[in-house]
Amino acid sequence: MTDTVLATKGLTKRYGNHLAADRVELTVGKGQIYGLVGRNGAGKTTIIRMVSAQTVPTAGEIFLFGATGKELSRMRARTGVMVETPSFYPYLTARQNLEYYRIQRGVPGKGTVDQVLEEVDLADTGKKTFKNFSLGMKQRLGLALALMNRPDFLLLDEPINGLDPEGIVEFRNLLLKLNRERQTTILISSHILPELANLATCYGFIDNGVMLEQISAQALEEKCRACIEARVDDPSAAALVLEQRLNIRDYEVLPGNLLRLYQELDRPQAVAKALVEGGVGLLSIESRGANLEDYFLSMIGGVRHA
Ligand SMILES: Nc1ncnc2c1ncn2[C@@H]1O[C@H](COP(=O)(O)OP(=O)(O)OP(=O)(O)O)[C@@H](O)[C@H]1O
Repeated sequence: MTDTVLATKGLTKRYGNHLAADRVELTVGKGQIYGLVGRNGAGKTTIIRMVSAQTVPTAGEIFLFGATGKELSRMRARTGVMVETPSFYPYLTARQNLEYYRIQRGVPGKGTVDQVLEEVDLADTGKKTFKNFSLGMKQRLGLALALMNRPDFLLLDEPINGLDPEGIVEFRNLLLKLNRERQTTILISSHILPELANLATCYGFIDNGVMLEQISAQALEEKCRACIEARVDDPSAAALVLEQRLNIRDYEVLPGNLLRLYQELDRPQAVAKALVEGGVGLLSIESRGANLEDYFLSMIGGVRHA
């Protein structure tokens, strides 16, 4: 038994001269909702396709539920995958479309379709045909298809891309429910980091095929907390001044003489005044809002245009 659902070692995919995935190491633990984040073209789909055997890696290893090599295909039966919206028949209903795939894939049990439709809140769509579905409904039908074999591990490639805010919330709640009630481990990719907020328990940031960082949601939240950042000549003296004059206790000292304060967020002037009056050399001070997207952009070196 293993608590690691997916691990990749040196996973690489080369298209001609281009490395779509470059020695990617990622680890998804049991019960996690893993947010794979990267801009368009970063390599997210390529990774998901390699894990789900839709494309062959150039190099590297994939471990699913602890198994690798020849054992992998057996473990892939425990996964459900959604890469782009699957092709459904426009003139068939949700039920008819899923029944078609159920028979095609040899999934036993007629009740399966009703069960997954229920799970994705599409049980009441009756005679409505796929062509009249909203994008949110289409994505949920895609999710239903991925759920048909009762997977322990779901891999979803940009499933909330293009959904309206309401659709995003609906989809997010579905995933949270699956994770909570069925203990389904989920890997979900997105190019918009805040889309995964309140959902992912862990993040992997990818750019140009390279895994830049894996970080827990909690650690990321800590890093992205709203704060006042003050650059000073003497951080220890500055901290003492702030403790004594403003009773500030929640702060941290970072390299580069940087002080980060998590109190008095709406009073940066009072902080500046206290520092100056306390004899601290204040080089700069600014308020920083909580912003996940800024964190990601700072990691990949700002916005670049393809
Ligand atoms: N079949 C292919 N042949 C050649 N190049 C490819 C192929 N598939 C992907 N690529 C290239 O590999 C890189 C990574 O693509 P990939 O689709 O994995 O990125 P992504 O992060 O999923 O982005 P998107 O959200 O736009 O799909 C891109 O530069 C893409 O052009």
